[in-house]
Amino acid sequence: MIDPIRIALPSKGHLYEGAVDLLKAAGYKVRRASDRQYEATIGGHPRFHVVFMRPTDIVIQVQEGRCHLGVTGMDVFAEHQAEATDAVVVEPDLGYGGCRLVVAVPESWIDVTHMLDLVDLTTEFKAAGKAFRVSTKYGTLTQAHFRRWGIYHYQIIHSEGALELHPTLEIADIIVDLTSSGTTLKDNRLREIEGGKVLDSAACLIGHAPTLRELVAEGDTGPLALLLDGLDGVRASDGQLLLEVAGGPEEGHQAAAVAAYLAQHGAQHVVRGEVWDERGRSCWRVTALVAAGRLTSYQRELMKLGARRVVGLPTRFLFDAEGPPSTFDRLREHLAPHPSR
Ligand SMILES: Nc1ncnc2c1ncn2[C@@H]1O[C@H](COP(=O)(O)OP(=O)(O)OP(=O)(O)O)[C@@H](O)[C@H]1O
Ligand SMILES: O=P(O)(O)OC[C@H]1O[C@H](OP(=O)(O)OP(=O)(O)O)[C@H](O)[C@@H]1O
Repeated sequence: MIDPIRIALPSKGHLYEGAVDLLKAAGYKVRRASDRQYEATIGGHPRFHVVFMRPTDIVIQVQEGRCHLGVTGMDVFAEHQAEATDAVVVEPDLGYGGCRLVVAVPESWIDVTHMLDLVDLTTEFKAAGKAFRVSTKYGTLTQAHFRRWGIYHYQIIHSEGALELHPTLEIADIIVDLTSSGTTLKDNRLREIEGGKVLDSAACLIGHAPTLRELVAEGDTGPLALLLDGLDGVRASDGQLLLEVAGGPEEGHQAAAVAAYLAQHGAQHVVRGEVWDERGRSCWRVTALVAAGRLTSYQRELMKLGARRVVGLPTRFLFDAEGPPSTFDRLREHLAPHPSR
C-alpha cells in the first residue's frame, strides 16, 4: 500500500494559492506551519503528505516517483513531457493559473505582425550572417512551434526570467514567454504576433503512472478516488447557484411558466414540485442550477410569473450522473492494460 501518498504543490507564485484553495474547498485543508516550511499535512487525511516545490521540480519528482501526485503548470509539463514518460496528466485544467505562451516582438517592428513575417526575417538574418536570437525558458515548445511555421534559422537563448528586457538589452531579438493580462509585454514595448500562440496553459494535476495504478486498484472508495471526486465536485459547482423559486398557494400555471422560463434561459436541472406552507396549503416550488452571475437578471421576470420568493444558495459540490465521466473513471480507463491488437 502506498503510504504516505506524496502530493507536490507549488511552493509560491502564480500556482500556489489556487492549489491550496482548491484542495481546501474539496475538504483537504493543507496544514503548513509557515511559508518557509516545505512539508505539510492534510487535516483529516493522514495518508496524504504534502511537499512544496517549484513547478519544474514537481514534474521531475513526479516523473521519478518520489512524488505521486503534483500540481504544476501545463506549460511546464508540456516543455518536459518528452523526459517525463512515467508522468501522466490526471486533470489538464484545474480551473486556475490560466496563461498563454506567446511569441512577442518589439512594438517598433511594424512590419512584423505574423509568424510568416518571421520566416522572411530569419532568412534575411541568415543571409546577412547574423544570428536571430530568441529568448525563452521554453526551448522545446518554441522549437516545435517554429518548426510548424517552417522557421529553422534562429538561436535559442535560454533564460529563466525577466525576458521582456532582452530585446532592449540586445540579448535577444524576440522572446517567447508567458502572458496573461498582457501588461508586462505592453509595459516593455513588446507585442504578440498572429500565429504566435505556442500553448494555452492552466494549472494541472499530474501523477506518477506506476503509483497511480496501485492507487486506482484501491477502488472507488480509496484515497485517490475520494480526492479526485472531491476536486470534480468542487470544479463542477464553481460559479453555480442552487435556485429555489417558491410560489402559491394559488396554483394556476405559475410553476410550469417559471420552469419553462428558467429552462429557456440556460438553467439546468429544472425541477418542480408541490410543497405545503405553514397553514397546510398546497404551494409550488421550482429548483434549478443557474450561473451565479445571471440570477439578478432572472428574478424580476420570475416575480412577474408569480414567484413569491427567489433564493440563490451557493453550491459547494456538484455530482451529476449525466455529466462527463469522473476524473477517477477516466484515469482508471487510461491506466488499464489494453489487450494488444
Ligand atoms: N501571468 C503568468 N505569468 C507566468 N506564469 C503564470 C502566469 N499565470 C499563470 N502562470 C503559471 O505559473 C507558473 C510559474 O509559476 P511561478 O512563477 O510561481 O514559478 P517559478 O518559480 O517561476 O517556476 P519555475 O520553477 O518553473 O521557474 C507558470 O509555469 C504558469 O503555469
Ligand atoms: O501578462 P502579465 O499578466 O503581465 O504576466 C506575464 C508576466 O508574468 C510572469 O512573470 P513573473 O511575475 O512570474 O516573473 P518571472 O519573470 O520571474 O517569471 C511572466 O514571465 C511574464 O513576465
